[in-house]
Amino acid sequence: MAYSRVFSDPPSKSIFKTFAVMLLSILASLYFLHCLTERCGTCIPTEKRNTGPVEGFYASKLKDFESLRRKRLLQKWTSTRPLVMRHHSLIRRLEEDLPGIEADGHIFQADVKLSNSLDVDLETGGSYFDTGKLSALGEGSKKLPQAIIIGVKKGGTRALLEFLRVHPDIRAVGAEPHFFDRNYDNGMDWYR
Ligand SMILES: Nc1ncnc2c1ncn2[C@@H]1O[C@H](COP(=O)(O)OS(=O)(=O)O)[C@@H](OP(=O)(O)O)[C@H]1O
Repeated sequence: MAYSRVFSDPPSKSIFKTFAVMLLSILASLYFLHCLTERCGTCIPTEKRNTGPVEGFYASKLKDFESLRRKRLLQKWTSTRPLVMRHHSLIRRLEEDLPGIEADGHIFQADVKLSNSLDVDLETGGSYFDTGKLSALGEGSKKLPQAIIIGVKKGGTRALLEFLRVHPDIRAVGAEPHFFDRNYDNGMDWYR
């Protein structure tokens, strides 16, 4: 009898202790997991987590960017002379540096790669290089470029284009049109 009393009390205490330790470990683990998920959650904006990929935070930012871009394109831009002058001097330098290049102030041909053109509006009937206005370009607008990036192969023209494309006032064509070196015979209507 005395033997059984000695054994009946200590095990219940030890079970209680074990249970308490287990409970504490579970709570600590839960707290640790909670902290981890909170920490990861700060990497993703809340709206993005709650909505689909084309809605929410990124979509609203994209809309803001698009509206800003449109708004700025709508503004009349009357001081493109520096750009025009730079273009003229670039063509002159090309003529000097690379034999075989012809330039007449409107159109020029060269044996260099003529890369992506920057698609901006032209005044109707205006000279190719003498226009000074920029207007809104809706989807599918067909306009002649106001500036052209020229460069030899592997000259870094793509990088330059991508940097310029970031500016909200600049709209660039997607693929390289290769108008002057491959599609010149198709005419200006093709180029638009
Ligand atoms: N800033 C700067 N400094 C050094 N190198 C540069 C720079 N910008 C672009 N690049 C490199 O230019 C290569 C791409 O040139 P292009 O855009 O003209 O390429 S392409 O001819 O249209 O394919 C491409 O080289 P590769 O990676 O060897 O193809 C780019 O890495």
